Amino acid sequence: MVIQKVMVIGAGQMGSGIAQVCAGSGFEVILNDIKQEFLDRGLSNITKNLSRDVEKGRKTEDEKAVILSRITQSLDIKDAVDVDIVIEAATENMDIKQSIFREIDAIAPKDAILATNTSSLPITEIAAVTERPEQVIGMHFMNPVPVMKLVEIIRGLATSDEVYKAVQEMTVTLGKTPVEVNDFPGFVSNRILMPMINEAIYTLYEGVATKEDIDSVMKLGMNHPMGPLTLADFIGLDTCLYIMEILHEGFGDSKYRPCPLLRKYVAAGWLGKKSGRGFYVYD
Ligand SMILES: CC(=O)CC(=O)SCCNC(=O)CCNC(=O)[C@H](O)C(C)(C)COP(=O)(O)OP(=O)(O)OC[C@H]1O[C@@H](n2cnc3c(N)ncnc32)[C@H](O)[C@@H]1OP(=O)(O)O
Ligand SMILES: NC(=O)C1=CN([C@@H]2O[C@H](COP(=O)(O)OP(=O)(O)OC[C@H]3O[C@@H](n4cnc5c(N)ncnc54)[C@H](OP(=O)(O)O)[C@@H]3O)[C@@H](O)[C@H]2O)C=CC1
Repeated sequence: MVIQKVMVIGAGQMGSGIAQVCAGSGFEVILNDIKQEFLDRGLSNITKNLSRDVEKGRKTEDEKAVILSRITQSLDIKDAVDVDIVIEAATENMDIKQSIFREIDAIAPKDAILATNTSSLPITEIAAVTERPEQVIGMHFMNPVPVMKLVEIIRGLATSDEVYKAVQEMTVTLGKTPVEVNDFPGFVSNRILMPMINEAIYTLYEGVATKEDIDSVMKLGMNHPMGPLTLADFIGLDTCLYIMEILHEGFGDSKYRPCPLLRKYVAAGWLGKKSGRGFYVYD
């Protein structure tokens, strides 16, 4: 299985990062979203990151130009007609993902791999809406994609060994470290990380300490690079809430109930850094 051409669906913070690392490793990339403004924002993030690499002497202007030239913008999912792999990084919502997979299954070449960057949704359930469940797999990058080394690779019930191997090899080509994980709610990363973040939100909700002090405890006391409330803002509070709901529903255990304060912030449109306000306010 040779992978050369990739379609990334969703040009948000994850999709743009995935497009950047794929293009940076020599893959031809089609970056797809539903609105031009999201593509513009994604491309502008990629350009900003590459310019920083040039400023820091890690890349030349020519290398930056070559990487950018490997990325084509797309507003039409039919552009997946000749790709080798699709990496879906749209909003964390099962209806949205299943509708994308249904559509892409009818368009992408029969031997193409359909991967999802979902942070918590069952791969098997996404695969079930396609005619090729053996070619559907989870490829879970971490945020910020250009920096973080891990990719969790999640096998659905039907994922073939050949597809797993191809995705594992691609991950290594991207300069990342693959870790194999079974298809359980939240996989490994978010099953452990998200309850900690949710507990930090409860700690704020119950008035135990201020947001700054909660973050300081985890930064200075546990050497985390970011406090949990800052990290929640960075991930996106909508994504955190979706993940907690998946854990709650998937395990049927009340210990995963999302904090009411998290629900309230999402309902208010306070989605974190990407919307300008979450636990903190951003310029
Ligand atoms: C929700 C899920 O499903 C799974 C997830 O992804 S959970 C989230 C996982 N991610 C984390 O936990 C991130 C925790 N935070 C960190 O590791 C760090 O704070 C951080 C890497 C984001 C920033 O690091 P920092 O030292 O505080 O800031 P800064 O000095 O600006 O950046 C460090 C480096 O990262 C780079 N960087 C920071 N943000 C970046 C971004 N968004 N895109 C690309 N590069 C970035 C900077 O260029 C810098 O690189 P150099 O040192 O080589 O110049
Ligand atoms: N944030 C994080 O730290 C991490 C997130 N993930 C996962 O990555 C995925 C994306 O998250 P993230 O990048 O943070 O989210 P964002 O909200 O930044 O980006 C999602 C993008 O997908 C677009 N989109 C929605 N529906 C479609 C569609 N039908 N076709 C094409 N594009 C669509 C959205 O447009 P619009 O704004 O109009 O809805 C938006 O531009 C989620 O599954 C998330 O769980 C994985 C690892 C870490």
